Amino acid sequence: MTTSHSRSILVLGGARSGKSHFAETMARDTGFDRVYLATGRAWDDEMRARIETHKADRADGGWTTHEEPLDLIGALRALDRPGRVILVDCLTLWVTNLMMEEGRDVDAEGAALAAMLAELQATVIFVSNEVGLGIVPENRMARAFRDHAGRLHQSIAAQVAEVYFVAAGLPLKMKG
Ligand SMILES: Nc1nc2c(ncn2[C@@H]2O[C@H](COP(=O)(O)OP(=O)(O)OP(=O)(O)O)[C@@H](O)[C@H]2O)c(=O)[nH]1
Repeated sequence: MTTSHSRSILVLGGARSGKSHFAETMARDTGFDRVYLATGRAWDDEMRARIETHKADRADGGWTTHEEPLDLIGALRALDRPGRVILVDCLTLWVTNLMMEEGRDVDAEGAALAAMLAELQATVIFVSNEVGLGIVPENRMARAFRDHAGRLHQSIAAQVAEVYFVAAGLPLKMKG
């Protein structure tokens, strides 16, 4: 039996799986006030260009954009209100950003994020990369990243009302 403690949603998928598009469509279909909460950082020109394209794509869609690479919990608290949908894109970039910081406990922050979801009045749609399906990486940091992401996904999945896995643009409902 599956349970949920919040109205939030988790959308998992690989790179270019169509997960962000699926999540954006779901957010639009709620009819709520829409906030896009980006965790990504423009670390090079290619990423900068990609972010600008995403911003342009959302420009006429009634989105408000916020950017927060580290304090995701604080940002969700600040943006929370009824009648609002907050699309968080994406959890794996948040994990990456936390790992790059000195002295952060990534698993503890992930558990805190999962634990606070039931307090929120907004609907939160989390997008995240399923990175655990390939061979075990040789690189130690890549293995740690994969482990943090996998644990975070389990914690969030346990709390949210719905979970989807998107592959080749097709969503598979896993919970809810
Ligand atoms: N800082 C910032 N980042 C953004 C913004 N819009 C999008 N992004 C980032 O761009 C990332 C998505 O980039 P892509 O690599 O194109 O998407 P993808 O996740 O590989 O592909 P899909 O599976 O199709 O979603 C998200 O994780 C966001 O963090 C923005 O306005 N500001």
